[in-house]
Amino acid sequence: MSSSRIPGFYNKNVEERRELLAKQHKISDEELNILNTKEALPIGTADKMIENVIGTFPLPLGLGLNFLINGKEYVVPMAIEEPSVVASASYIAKIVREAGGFSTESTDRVMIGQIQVVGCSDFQAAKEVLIKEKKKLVDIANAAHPSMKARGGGAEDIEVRILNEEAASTYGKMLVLHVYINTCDAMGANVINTMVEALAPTVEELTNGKVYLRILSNYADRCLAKATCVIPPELLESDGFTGEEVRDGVVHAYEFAASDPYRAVTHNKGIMNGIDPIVIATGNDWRAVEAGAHAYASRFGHYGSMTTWAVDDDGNLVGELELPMSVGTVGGSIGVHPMSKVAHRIINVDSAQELAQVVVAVGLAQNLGALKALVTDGIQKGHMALHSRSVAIAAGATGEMIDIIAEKLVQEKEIRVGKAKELVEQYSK
Ligand SMILES: CC(C)(COP(=O)([O-])OP(=O)([O-])OC[C@H]1O[C@@H](n2cnc3c(N)ncnc32)[C@H](O)[C@@H]1OP(=O)([O-])[O-])[C@@H](O)C(=O)NCCC(=O)NCCSC(=O)C[C@@](C)(O)CC(=O)[O-]
Ligand SMILES: NC(=O)C1=CN([C@@H]2O[C@H](COP(=O)(O)OP(=O)(O)OC[C@H]3O[C@@H](n4cnc5c(N)ncnc54)[C@H](OP(=O)(O)O)[C@@H]3O)[C@@H](O)[C@H]2O)C=CC1
Repeated sequence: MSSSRIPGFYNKNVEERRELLAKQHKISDEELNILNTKEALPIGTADKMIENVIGTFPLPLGLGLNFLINGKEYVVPMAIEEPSVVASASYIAKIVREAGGFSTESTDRVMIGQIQVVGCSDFQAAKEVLIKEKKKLVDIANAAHPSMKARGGGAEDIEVRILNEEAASTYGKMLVLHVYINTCDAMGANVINTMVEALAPTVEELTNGKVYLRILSNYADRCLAKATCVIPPELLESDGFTGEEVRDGVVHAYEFAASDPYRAVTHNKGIMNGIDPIVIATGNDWRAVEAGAHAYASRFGHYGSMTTWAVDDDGNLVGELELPMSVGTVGGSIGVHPMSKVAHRIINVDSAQELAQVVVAVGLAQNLGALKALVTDGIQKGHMALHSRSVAIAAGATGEMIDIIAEKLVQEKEIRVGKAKELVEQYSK
């Protein structure tokens, strides 16, 4: 197993980084070629993926390094436009690996299909009949996509809920049938939708109601992944701050996010900074993951922090992140987009469950990266120093000028486009 710890990786140029990746992680020349934007997504493939195609929209693909999860090394492909995210994830992963790495676990990959039934004359009776016919319903669902059951998954169970039974208007009253479906290594949206559509006529017959919606729920609260880390305070020490100060600051920051939705949204945005880039790079549906994650952050009746941070009896900082994680290693655009195929080679997971666990570990690292910066130097120092290169480009700098101007902006502590434009003018004379 190659180490994901590659000190100074960021000081190399793009070619050298690719060579290192190829050598250490057995990436072929053909796969390396795909990392060139021209090969990344051929226009012919793009034209078959979505509608009204006029081009492709590349994003930078970086590598999150240093990740040790359940004793296994991971190099994490991250597609993102925002500076400092990849650096920060790698920074915290470096600290956590010294503490033994992240521990992760996940539930079975059980997703939910929903069938909405309205207009029943007796909703209770309709509920009872559906529960009684559970086996028949599960069998019909599996008959609509038999191969999923054959590989060990498929429809497993049902649940019936009645919503707004006391509603004055007929529009509010409904019965909702949940079908629990193990989608194995796929996210499973299409599989689930096929199953619930196949079930609808039987459900109408059994309930004497009318079925409207038949669709998966993106609130995948039976498809969870959890990451934890335990960090001794001495590993958190930072210029001018003791490890204990940083640790306590992180816990205070968590308590703030747990108590205030205005802070929680920003806190959670920082977590999604780590999650979305992997979900995107691996060809998964990031809108589905985002929607599920934010809903899960509201499960206690108010919108709160996705992570928890606490101090254990030995004085260690203990972090935890659990989220619905409906990612797949097959299906959707995963086998279609050449870049996502390379991303899967790099991340090197054997199953969707393993991928989900890596994703939440990176989310946890990203949260700590932001909080550590916020409770010490403030976010601007590290983030803006790296953002300075984008500012220089936005001001018109090209080639070697980009780094020279970025460095000058940092030195003069004025990282803004107006200042960068002045510098570009000076250097262009
Ligand atoms: C940026 C750092 C990591 C610098 O932090 P530093 O202390 O200057 O880093 P360092 O030079 O000591 O390096 C430590 C390690 O960081 C990594 N590293 C360091 N520099 C690089 C680089 N250029 N490229 C790639 N990796 C880098 C690398 O792994 C390195 O180890 P090495 O390999 O050298 O042994 C730190 O300041 C940091 O983590 N800042 C937080 C950045 C952040 O959170 N960005 C997110 C954007 S802000 C936002 O959107 C969310 C937010 C903040 O609002 C969420 C919230 O409010 O909760
Ligand atoms: N609300 C939402 O989130 C919605 C999302 N979508 C989109 O649906 C797509 C995802 O749907 P999904 O059903 O996952 O993709 P696919 O329709 O591509 O289905 C994946 C297929 O992969 C095959 N497969 C091969 N090996 C495995 C394995 N080990 N485990 C599981 N399946 C395997 C299965 O086919 P077989 O059994 O025949 O071999 C399975 O049906 C995404 O693009 C998403 O954006 C669509 C509608 C709504």
